[in-house]
Amino acid sequence: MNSNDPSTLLIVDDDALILQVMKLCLPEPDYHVITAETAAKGLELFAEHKPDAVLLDIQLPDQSGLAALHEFRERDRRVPVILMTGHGTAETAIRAMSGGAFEYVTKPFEPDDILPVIDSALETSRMARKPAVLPSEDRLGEDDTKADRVLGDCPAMVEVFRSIGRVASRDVAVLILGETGTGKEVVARAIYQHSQRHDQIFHAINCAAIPENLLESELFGHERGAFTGAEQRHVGKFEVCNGGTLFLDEIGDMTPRMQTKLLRVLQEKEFERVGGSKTIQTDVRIIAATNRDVEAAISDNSFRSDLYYRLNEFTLYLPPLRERGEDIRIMIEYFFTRFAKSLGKEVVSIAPETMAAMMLHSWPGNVRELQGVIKQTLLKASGPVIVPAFLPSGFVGHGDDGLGRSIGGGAWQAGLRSHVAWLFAEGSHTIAADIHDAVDREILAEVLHATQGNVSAASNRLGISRPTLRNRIKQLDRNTEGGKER
Ligand SMILES: Nc1ncnc2c1ncn2[C@@H]1O[C@H](COP(=O)(O)OP(=O)(O)OP(=O)(O)O)[C@@H](O)[C@H]1O
Repeated sequence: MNSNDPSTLLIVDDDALILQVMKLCLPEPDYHVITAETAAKGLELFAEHKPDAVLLDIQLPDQSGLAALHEFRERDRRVPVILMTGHGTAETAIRAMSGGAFEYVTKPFEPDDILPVIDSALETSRMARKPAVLPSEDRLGEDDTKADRVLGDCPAMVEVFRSIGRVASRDVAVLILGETGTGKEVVARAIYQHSQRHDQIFHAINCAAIPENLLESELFGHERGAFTGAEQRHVGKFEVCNGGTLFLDEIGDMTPRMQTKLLRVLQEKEFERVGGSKTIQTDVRIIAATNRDVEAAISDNSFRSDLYYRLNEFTLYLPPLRERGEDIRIMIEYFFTRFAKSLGKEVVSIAPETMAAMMLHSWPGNVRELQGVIKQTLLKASGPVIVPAFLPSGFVGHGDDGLGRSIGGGAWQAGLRSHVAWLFAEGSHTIAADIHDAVDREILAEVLHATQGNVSAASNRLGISRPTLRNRIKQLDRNTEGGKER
């Protein structure tokens, strides 16, 4: 959790001891806890503080917790509400789950039981409510700690932003493909936030992080006694998110059995809880993401092609950072400025050698890796200029960049690679010729300058004949005049 951005939690309970203990368990600066002893006061604080999540007792002096849940949800459905119940009221709380409660916990509970539920609710709230701001949105004044600015100017990213604009308001499933850290989650949030369902519930689930049986229960719920340990009915995400959006991350890791169940709910909009016979209707928009090569997974039969086609009503591909040309430079400058501010560091400039080393890196962890490297660099930095020595150890001059090229090869190689990446991102089909022309222009200009424009001396120093030099100069001029400045 980011200490610069505390999460506000509203706790509504008439038990002063619970309020006190929860305050102790949720310390500043990560959490900001506000408390109310009645539903009426809770609703007042809700309007005033716009909390990130609510912890609500089901038995309050002035109103039933369920009625209060309904009122909180009327005010903002995106704020997760966790219900606290006594043993006698657990059944009511379970029913409230299909009315949109995030989760319920039974009293008495240990901090270790409730803290993960609170953190998960706060994470859900962040994803639903923290704006993912696209370049086309004129919200430059927005506080960058309160929003995630999605940067990108290269053709592939411009196409991604156009696609988000086209697909967000259409109620179709979206599949987001891209290597780890390329921005799949932030793009999923942008789609949800620009969709017609933006004021409805949004939940996310990481399909790779949970074993199959638990995932099944998480998504579809289970009946009491469905399996050993199923002491209570559990309401799954497909039920809780009715009318809203579900982000299924790492969908490529789902087992074949889960894929079959998911396909059915996508096709028929209905399912049964595990161990249940009642068919439940649901209307959930799915946004799915994976860093796997899905087509390869289909070929080796580890991913169902019919599920792929169903999810693939619209596909967005996020290119790896190393293919985004000058966007890398823009992101480096942006994150240095942004993180320097939050870390209280003064950064005036990034030394060209530092920029070159960073442009040269292949960023296998993409934007997330870039952010990590910048934070580490800032922590190490002293003084306003970021020199290569501040980069994390192992970053410059060690190993290779994953493509067999040594890191720290020098500024000119970095510049060259950045130019190649840019031409690639621009969609050029004459990269080799463009680069050769650009390099020859520099060489000829430099040598002719050094020989005061004497073609004989220059050709002599270049190791080529005079006619070859003249022809090459003419050719470069033609390429420039023909609008092919390269
Ligand atoms: N184009 C972008 N501009 C600015 N920040 C970005 C961009 N893309 C991603 N980020 C930031 O990079 C970080 C990682 O992005 P995100 O979590 O969306 O990646 P991911 O593809 O979902 O990763 P994983 O596959 O590991 O789940 C986030 O902090 C996100 O806000």
